[in-house]
Amino acid sequence: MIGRLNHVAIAVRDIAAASQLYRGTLGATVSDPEALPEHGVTVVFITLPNTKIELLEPLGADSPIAKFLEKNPDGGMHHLCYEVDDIHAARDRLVKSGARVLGSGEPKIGAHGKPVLFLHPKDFNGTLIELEQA
Ligand SMILES: CC[C@H](C(=O)O)C(=O)SCCNC(=O)CCNC(=O)[C@H](O)C(C)(C)COP(=O)(O)OP(=O)(O)OC[C@H]1O[C@@H](n2cnc3c(N)ncnc32)[C@H](O)[C@@H]1OP(=O)(O)O
Ligand SMILES: [Co+2]
Repeated sequence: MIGRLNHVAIAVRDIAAASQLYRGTLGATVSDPEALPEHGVTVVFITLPNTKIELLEPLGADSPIAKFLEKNPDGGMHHLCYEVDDIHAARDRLVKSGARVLGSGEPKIGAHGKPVLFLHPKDFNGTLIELEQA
């Protein structure tokens, strides 16, 4: 079911500083920041030869990553995103297996304009999983 690793997400307090770290110190190609108010984050993507790094900064009062940053003040690895061929079939299989699909259970459009879902970290070895329609 899960396919390519689409991205590894890192929550950061200051996305401009983190972008400069990747662009300057690590010599990476970093996209411009994109505000995603419907997801409560501002994101940039760092394109690597085999996957992407997503930097996330809280946006708005009830950002889903605010509590994560309270617990991890320096930032940290936030989630992994796997691609799936059919996100509804994946959702149905996961619900049937007893895994918790976060939010309404209906995919929302993510940063790449594709439907995404999130799975509870407590069901997946303490790791927040995002699924994105390939
Ligand atoms: C979609 C746009 C973009 C894209 O790529 O396209 C994005 O990726 S946007 C990413 C931001 N959006 C989300 O993260 C949505 C899904 N997240 C959530 O629904 C919540 O953050 C949730 C449910 C994972 C955690 O909710 P909350 O922080 O309010 O609850 P707690 O702090 O009580 O956490 C419960 C429990 O889970 C542990 N936790 C929380 N976040 C993570 C994490 N990222 N990785 C691992 N574990 C996590 C937290 O420590 C608590 O554990 P406990 O042992 O009870 O302390
Ligand atoms: Co993501």
